[in-house]
Amino acid sequence: MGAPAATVAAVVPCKDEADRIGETVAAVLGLPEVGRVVVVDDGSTDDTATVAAAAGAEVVRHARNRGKAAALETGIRHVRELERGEVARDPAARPAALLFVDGDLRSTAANLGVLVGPVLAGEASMTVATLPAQITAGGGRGLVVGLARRGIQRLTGFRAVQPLSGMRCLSPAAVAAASPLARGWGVETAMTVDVLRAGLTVLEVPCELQHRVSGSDWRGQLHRAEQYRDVWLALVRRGWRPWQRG
Ligand SMILES: O=c1ccn([C@@H]2O[C@H](COP(=O)(O)OP(=O)(O)O[C@H]3O[C@H](CO)[C@@H](O)[C@H](O)[C@H]3O)[C@@H](O)[C@H]2O)c(=O)[nH]1
Ligand SMILES: O=C(O)[C@H](O)COP(=O)(O)O
Repeated sequence: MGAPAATVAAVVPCKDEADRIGETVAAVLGLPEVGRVVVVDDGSTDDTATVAAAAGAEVVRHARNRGKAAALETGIRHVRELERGEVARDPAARPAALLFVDGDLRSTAANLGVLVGPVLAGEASMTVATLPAQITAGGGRGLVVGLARRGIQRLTGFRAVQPLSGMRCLSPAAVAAASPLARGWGVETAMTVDVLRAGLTVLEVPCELQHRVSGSDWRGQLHRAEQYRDVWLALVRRGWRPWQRG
């Protein structure tokens, strides 16, 4: 059997990832199922865009920083516009599954193929990578992760192991169910709730990925506070009342 047709478009939101994005793009482009890699440079102040383009990505830029969720929205829109042109030329062309990839995975992004198989086979509408223990020290105390887990379970019954994981493969139906995306860092939590509520299947898949771990200095704690706020807002907007018991 030959290599599977390239039916997946990868969207990589990036802010100041010049040191990592080249390797990440090369690794994703090496996946046989991936036909296109769109890097959304979210107002970087370094050479992220130049490095990503040199590695073979199509690059879309935000003139100013708008956050990861807005970068994902821009990437999805870009892919869909390109697809409209392709369908006009070849009516048999169909919308691709999307693979969301953080820019900081470097060569470990080559392991993302395990997310794609179940979606292309129709076994899941959305797969989510679960990461092993990270080599780099750091990480928080589980407050944001715990909030997201509780909220998702309360709203849908689904027990997410790593609810914040951004590495995800979505079928076109899952993309439609998740759209419009929630703002800021609530995007993954909201996506899981919205896809499940549409009656679609979500599957967490272990994946050998290493990423840049947020530290425990003030910068890391500020980042976690923003994550907590955004996850909380996403859940409350979907009907969860964390202050009510039962
Ligand atoms: O304003 C921003 C900030 C970050 N990013 C990119 O978003 C991705 C994830 O950001 P990162 O700083 O690595 O966030 P983490 O805290 O490590 O993220 C964890 O938690 C987030 C949800 O809170 C998820 O989006 C991530 O996938 C998950 O790894 C990276 O490619 C960034 O370059 C943007 O595009 N715009
Ligand atoms: O470092 C992390 O894992 C995320 O920033 C989430 O923080 P948490 O550990 O407080 O849930």
